[in-house]
Amino acid sequence: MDDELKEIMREAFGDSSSDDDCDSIDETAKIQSIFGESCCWEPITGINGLWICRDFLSPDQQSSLLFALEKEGYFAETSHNQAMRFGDLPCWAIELSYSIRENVLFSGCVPEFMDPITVGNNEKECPFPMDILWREPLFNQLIVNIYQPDEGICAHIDLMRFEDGIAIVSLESSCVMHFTRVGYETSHREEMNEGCTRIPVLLIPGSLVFMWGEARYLWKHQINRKPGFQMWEGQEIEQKRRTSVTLRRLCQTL
Ligand SMILES: O=C(O)CCC(=O)C(=O)O
Ligand SMILES: [Fe+2]
Repeated sequence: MDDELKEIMREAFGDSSSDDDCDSIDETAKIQSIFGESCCWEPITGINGLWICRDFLSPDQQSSLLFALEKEGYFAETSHNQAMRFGDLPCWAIELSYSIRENVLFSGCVPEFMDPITVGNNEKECPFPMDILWREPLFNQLIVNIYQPDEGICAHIDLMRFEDGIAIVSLESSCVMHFTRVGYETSHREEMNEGCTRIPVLLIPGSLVFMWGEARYLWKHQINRKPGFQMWEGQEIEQKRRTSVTLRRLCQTL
């Protein structure tokens, strides 16, 4: 790794072995400090500000994260489908959010670390705008959503009480999330086209989606897991339990 980048990482995160405020950090959290080794970010064509890192977490890392969620008791009852935390996030979520930043920095698409000729002035080529990437804390709110087969989430834009820049980590079942441009929704499925107003995105386990700008404010996202709706490349995707971790930052009140 480039020395300059190493130094910046050290300043930002401290020495990786001793930088944690979590005194009671356990084995699970230690394993999770290796989160986020993959750096391949792809923009979703047609939606400005929507990016995906398909292999953000390896299978082992996904298991470690699921283990941490299990230890929180989130899977104790099948009727329990959502858990929310604000402010001081648990160690595993702090590790996860640091590794998102780390991952973007190592991705080679951060303008500060790129050849100026390649960068131009186009920040849209970067998965995160710099002001979001370097804000502190990067995230201070999390939701864990646990969906049983057939359960999904209605079309919505995340509440305005959250700042721009929302990350979603997917675990367990793959699913298709649909993005619909605000103002172009229709209640009739037949009228929906897969053109520029309704775009499907495949979320595989271990993937990380990041939405900001237009993707966050001008597009609704939804997951319909009723039979017949989870289609990808002509095949219906089998739906089992799906868990997601959404990381956001609350707007600061005046
Ligand atoms: O489960 C997901 O992938 C999305 C969750 C979501 O959109 C939300 O909690 O606002
Ligand atoms: Fe959402």
